[in-house]
Amino acid sequence: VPIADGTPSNSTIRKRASGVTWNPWGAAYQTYDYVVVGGGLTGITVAARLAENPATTVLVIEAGGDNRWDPRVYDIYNYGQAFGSELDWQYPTDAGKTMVAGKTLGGGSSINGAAWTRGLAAQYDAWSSLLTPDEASLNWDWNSLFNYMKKAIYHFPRSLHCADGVDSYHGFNGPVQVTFPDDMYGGPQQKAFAQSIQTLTGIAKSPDLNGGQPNCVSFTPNNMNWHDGDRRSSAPAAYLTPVESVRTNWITLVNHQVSNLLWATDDSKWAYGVKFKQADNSGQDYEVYVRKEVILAAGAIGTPALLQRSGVGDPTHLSSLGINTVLNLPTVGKNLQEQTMNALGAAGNGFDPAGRGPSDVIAYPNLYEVFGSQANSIAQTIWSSISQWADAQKGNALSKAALETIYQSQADMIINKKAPIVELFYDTGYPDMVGVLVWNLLPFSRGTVKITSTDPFIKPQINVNYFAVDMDTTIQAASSKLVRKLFKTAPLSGLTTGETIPGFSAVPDPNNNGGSDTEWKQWVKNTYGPVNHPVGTCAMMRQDLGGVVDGHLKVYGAQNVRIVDASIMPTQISAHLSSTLFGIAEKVADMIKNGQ
Ligand SMILES: Cc1cc2nc3c(=O)[nH]c(=O)nc-3n(C[C@H](O)[C@H](O)[C@H](O)COP(=O)(O)OP(=O)(O)OC[C@H]3O[C@@H](n4cnc5c(N)ncnc54)[C@H](O)[C@@H]3O)c2cc1C
Repeated sequence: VPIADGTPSNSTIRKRASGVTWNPWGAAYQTYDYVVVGGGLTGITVAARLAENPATTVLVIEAGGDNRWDPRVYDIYNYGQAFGSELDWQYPTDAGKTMVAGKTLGGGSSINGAAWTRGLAAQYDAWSSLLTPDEASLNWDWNSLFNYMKKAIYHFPRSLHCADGVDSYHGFNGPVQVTFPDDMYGGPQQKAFAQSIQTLTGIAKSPDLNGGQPNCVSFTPNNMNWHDGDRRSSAPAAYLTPVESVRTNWITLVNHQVSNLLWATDDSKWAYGVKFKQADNSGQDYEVYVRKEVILAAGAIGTPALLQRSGVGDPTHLSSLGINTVLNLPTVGKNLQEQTMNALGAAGNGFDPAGRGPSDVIAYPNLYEVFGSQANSIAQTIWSSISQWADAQKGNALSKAALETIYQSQADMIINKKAPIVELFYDTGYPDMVGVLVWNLLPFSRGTVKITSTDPFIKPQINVNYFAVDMDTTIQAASSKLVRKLFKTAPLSGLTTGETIPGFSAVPDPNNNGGSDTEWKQWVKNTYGPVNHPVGTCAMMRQDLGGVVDGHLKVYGAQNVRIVDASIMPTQISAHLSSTLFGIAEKVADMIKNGQ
């Protein structure tokens, strides 16, 4: 539990704290091998693995507090209680939407929905193709990441209410606990959803979608700990709590926000430390120093903002704020890819859901299953529009040519590799008794994260550019319309008394064919929210595509700055993000340990 040295002095001769502390004097003005900025999902994971070597010293600085014992964090059965509170950054974005992001030890892993899914194998393999050919040996591909994703977890198989699992897709020695909930819904609704979506689209049912083929409907587990009353198995619960009293070489300073990297003045591009301050902006600035590396894990919004404040970004943007350019990397904060969600509901017929908490069945249809007979013409539209979309979106990327190459890869995934294009998340009780959350997984719209001030306490301007590419609206509208049909397909239809959201006055259906595409698009745009899965803002790609980090996740041009969070994912995947991010963090920790 918290161990601070408790000596509010700026003397350099102090006992170094370990564990979790809020006291800056336990860390300030000392030197660590690694300073990790952000104690979220990836930051805690990397820190824990580095600290396995007792000779290595690690400091994590986290802006949020240590709320591990707050039910808003550990109680997954009451998801969403942290939203809009002090545990949430509440990042404002364009279109008046607010993005949720964890501002607490564990970051997103402490407040998220705990759905445990992975993308299509080909989507991970494609990351390698966005690097230079000589980086192929770094194995940014499915096989390598699959092993690291397995390393992260301890899977407890349970055959409850049709839920299943394939043992070989999971690990049995890792710290993150993954299982189905004790109180998992045993009523008819989840099974009915799975059957109806198969009937409607022909999608396959899979016992477990975590093996690299998510194009199916499947029962999906949660990262929760069955040994511990089903409490959330967040990054800190898994990687920190069990070792915090013994790893005296690792300290996590909470309630403190990093404002800037400290660069050597000799043009060596060596970051010798970071500057930080209490997260409520009170008190003085502090510094801390690094012997080996600064590791950035402040998330897909926090990391590009920190880099820009530290002189890493587009020189025109930086100079407009009076910031000297240390590294000219114009795509820091660009290539933002965030998804959009709509919720559809139907009233229950009085069935007993027989359970509570998170829902556990998801369908991931591909283009052909969403669009049916129209699919080939949609595919044609995608291929023939790439150049035009890249031209329209080039301001949010390195260039038109770079974005075209990335779009080609994205289109190949969607059209040839049949990657799921939407998530249909069955949700008992939200937004009505029978609920389905719908989101376009692989948007073509690109956005930006840009600081507007050198003040670290002013949030960056986030421009997601929701639906800037109309294909994103087309996909979101078609999948919403599909859900309307799903509500009318047996056996799910037998459990409802009819659709309530959007309902037939909001989106009429006079010809009984589902309703007009134009009206669905309008409804989608009127009612969507962010999914809170931002990626891509410091992408791992070669520089001619607009990469910010190389295949070692090192910032181009810097000597000792690495990024390990969701900002490095060059593209979205057909999945929730956390299993993949645990895998990325495990992989990069090994790279660092191996001196790569
Ligand atoms: C509401 C919500 C629901 C989600 N649901 C799911 C789900 O069901 N399943 C799933 O797999 N994934 C889900 N995700 C996604 C997943 O949780 C995130 O993608 C993941 O947490 C991102 O990891 P990260 O390490 O990149 O960033 P984070 O986990 O967000 O960590 C970043 C950390 O850095 C800290 N920080 C930021 N700036 C600074 C600074 N300047 N100084 C110090 N600290 C700083 C933050 O406070 C935060 O703790 C969800 C996310 C959200 C927000």
